[in-house]
Amino acid sequence: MEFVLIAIAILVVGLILGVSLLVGRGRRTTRLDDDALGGTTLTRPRPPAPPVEQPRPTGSTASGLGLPQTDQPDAVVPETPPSVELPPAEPEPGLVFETPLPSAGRLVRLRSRLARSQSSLGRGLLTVLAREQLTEDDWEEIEETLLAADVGVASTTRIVERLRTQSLVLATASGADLRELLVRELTAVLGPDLDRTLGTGRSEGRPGVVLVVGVNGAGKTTTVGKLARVLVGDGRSVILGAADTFRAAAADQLETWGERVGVLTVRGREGGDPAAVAFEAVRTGVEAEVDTVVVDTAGRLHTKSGLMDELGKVKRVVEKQAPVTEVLLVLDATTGQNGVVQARVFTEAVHVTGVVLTKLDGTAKGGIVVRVQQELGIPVKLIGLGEGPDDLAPFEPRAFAEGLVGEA
Ligand SMILES: Nc1nc2c(ncn2[C@@H]2O[C@H](COP(=O)(O)OP(=O)(O)OP(=O)(O)O)[C@@H](O)[C@H]2O)c(=O)[nH]1
Repeated sequence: MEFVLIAIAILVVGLILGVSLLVGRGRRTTRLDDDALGGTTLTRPRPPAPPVEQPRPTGSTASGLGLPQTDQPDAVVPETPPSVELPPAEPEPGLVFETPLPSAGRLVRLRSRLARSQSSLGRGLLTVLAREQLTEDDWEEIEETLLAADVGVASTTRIVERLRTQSLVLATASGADLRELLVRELTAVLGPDLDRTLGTGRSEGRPGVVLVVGVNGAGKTTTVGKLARVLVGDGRSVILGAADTFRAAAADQLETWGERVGVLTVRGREGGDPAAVAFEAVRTGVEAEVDTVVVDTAGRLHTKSGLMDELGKVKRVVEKQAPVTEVLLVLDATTGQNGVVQARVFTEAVHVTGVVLTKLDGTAKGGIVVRVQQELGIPVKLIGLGEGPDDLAPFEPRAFAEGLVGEA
């Protein structure tokens, strides 16, 4: 009888251990829960099973990290480096990760999404240019069309001047010639020589760190999720940091993006210290030897000095682990001049290295790319052309100009 009871007890303990091990392996999120009283102690749940020597992850599937408890007021570098045991890279049984397409050629595929700009800008200009004798009124119409598409005064003047000097040739030009001429002029004002390389690669044995900043609602969190897919599609391993702790839903959103492509998300509690989450995300990325850590930051700050303090702190704290290699500012293309004014606040707070213009599918003002680059002096590196998961494309001036003008 005693023997039977012991056997049942062993069976029950074995079952509990087995189930908790499976749950632990399925986790793709690391939570940092501030201590309820102090508000500064970061803890993360230990894995239920004793640590076992595991191979390092390959690709983008670092998950379920079992880190020891850390004590980090203001996310200061811990004295003894934490040990990280990484579970195998494969998804739990039954879970299949999506494999996004690589980023190359995305803009060409998506350029028809610029339809609203095409109809007002491309079609408008081609129609006027095709007239036999261009009068002063016609030139004014061309100018107005460019200004209405948010191309900006300086670039509009340049384009009109160049088109005027070629107007004699245009008198006998075919539709295809006119289109090519327009595409060339638009490409020229889009800054074809600007360096749009994304600083996402590893350097000096540490991951590339991308901070994503911008006002809430601009499409920041969505962009971080889409960027993770771009990187995974290009064969990179990625970890996400949900440092927008103002809204728990933002972290949930990010987690879901990450889960779909097998990318780990490090998150904190709602209202927690964003710098601490960013620090943990980068530390985890360093430990896991991933290629890139992408950190979503909060934009909902009431004062400029508050924003500067917070972004400055996030950057400083992250750089205890690895240099920030790219700071992307997300701007909503549909907000026009307001967006540019908001952007200035961010550029004063942190050294922005690239702009992501979202929602270009929802505006007739595709020329905003020109204005943003000229007014901020920062290249547009990525553009959002829809709400779909793979609707984020590296910006290419020629393909974009072709999209604005439309098919011949
Ligand atoms: N049409 C279109 N919608 C987009 C694009 N990018 C983002 N959105 C939408 O914009 C809305 C806001 O996006 P979020 O990513 O939540 O914005 P956020 O800046 O992170 O704001 P919070 O989530 O409040 O922090 C969502 O409905 C997105 O689907 C885009 O390129 N095109």
